Amino acid sequence: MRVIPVWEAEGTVLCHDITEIIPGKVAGRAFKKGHVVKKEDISKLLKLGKEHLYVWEVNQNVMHENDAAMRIAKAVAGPGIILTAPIEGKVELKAQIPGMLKINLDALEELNDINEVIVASIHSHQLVSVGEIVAGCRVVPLVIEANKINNVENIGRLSFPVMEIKPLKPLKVGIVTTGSEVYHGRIQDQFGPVLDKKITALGSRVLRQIIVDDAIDMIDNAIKTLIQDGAEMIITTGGMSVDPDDVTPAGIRSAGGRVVAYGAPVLPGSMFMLAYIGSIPVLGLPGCVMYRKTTIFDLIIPRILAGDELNRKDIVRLAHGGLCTNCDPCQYPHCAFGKGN
Ligand SMILES: Nc1nc2c(c(=O)[nH]1)N[C@H]1C(S)=C(S)[C@@H](COP(=O)(O)OP(=O)(O)OC[C@H]3O[C@@H](n4cnc5c(N)ncnc54)[C@H](O)[C@@H]3O)O[C@H]1N2
Ligand code: MOO
Repeated sequence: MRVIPVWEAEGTVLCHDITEIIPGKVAGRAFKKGHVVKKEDISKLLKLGKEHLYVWEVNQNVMHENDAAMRIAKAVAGPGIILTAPIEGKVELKAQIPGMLKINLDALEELNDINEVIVASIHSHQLVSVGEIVAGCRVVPLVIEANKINNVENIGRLSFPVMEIKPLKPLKVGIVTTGSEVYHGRIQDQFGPVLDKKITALGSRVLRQIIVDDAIDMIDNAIKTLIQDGAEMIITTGGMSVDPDDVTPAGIRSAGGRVVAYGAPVLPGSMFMLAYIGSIPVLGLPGCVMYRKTTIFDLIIPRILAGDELNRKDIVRLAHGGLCTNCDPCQYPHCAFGKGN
């Protein structure tokens, strides 16, 4: 910051707002902090009594906040994200397509660890619609050293994309519903309709549902049949917990499921299983998914449809934010459930 005569101010950046007061007419900001002084501003500044100004010098070592915010935003934005024009030093990132927001959290932390660089986002793995704001970028002061922005750009390059919107693939889903009570017609299946509604809402479709007894070989056969029929994802329902009749995990293993996790730190949904047969995800859903509005299923399904291949660590990380507090009325997704990573 330095003081210069106003006659030499063209192209310099004001360090603070400049106020104009004309009694009975105007009392407010005539020039905004950060304004780049134009030739025609000089006479107005003189009329406001400003023969000298505090200005920032913008050169190759120092960058104005609007330019800095734009360069940060460009470094962070990946596929499916568009940028807004800078307003008061802030550039926003918006979803260009519907899908799931995916953020590289390590890179986000690294960026924000650069002093005076700000990138604030909504949570990763959220479903977003077109035009939804997913992040905002700015710098703390009016100007920032250019080398800090260069560092941001390096991180952006190395961790590309720091943020992206992944479209949801339309998958053909095969359902295996287990339970002697349903198989023998003692009660009517209520799991199928719940899943059908949720799967359809996300742009996928139920290929076929097979209802089987609590028998490992029947579950195994049903899974294989559905895969032969072209299922790109398998969901099994029920039989996931502790009774002697709860054999679904064994059925998934028997069908060749490579188990990523049996048990997840999410309530409701702790008796969940995730496995893969080749690249086909196999989800074992416990009974709670049928009657609770929001469960582990709602946290996992966007990621599967967005093409994430989940590992054990992804499941373990669900613990933070994994407790549904069963609010009345339910506010999900506008709550802490599933927001830990
Ligand atoms: N001692 C323990 N008990 C329970 C545990 C536990 O860890 N220790 N886990 C609990 C959790 S968590 C859940 S969730 C439930 C349910 O787990 P399951 O997946 O084994 O569910 P089922 O036993 O198969 O069924 C429970 C209930 O839901 C009815 N059901 C199941 N499928 C259907 C269907 N397709 N249509 C209609 N109704 C269905 C079933 O008849 C049972 O009434 O276990 C807790 N218990
Ligand atoms: O975890 Mo059950 O699978 O919570 O209700």
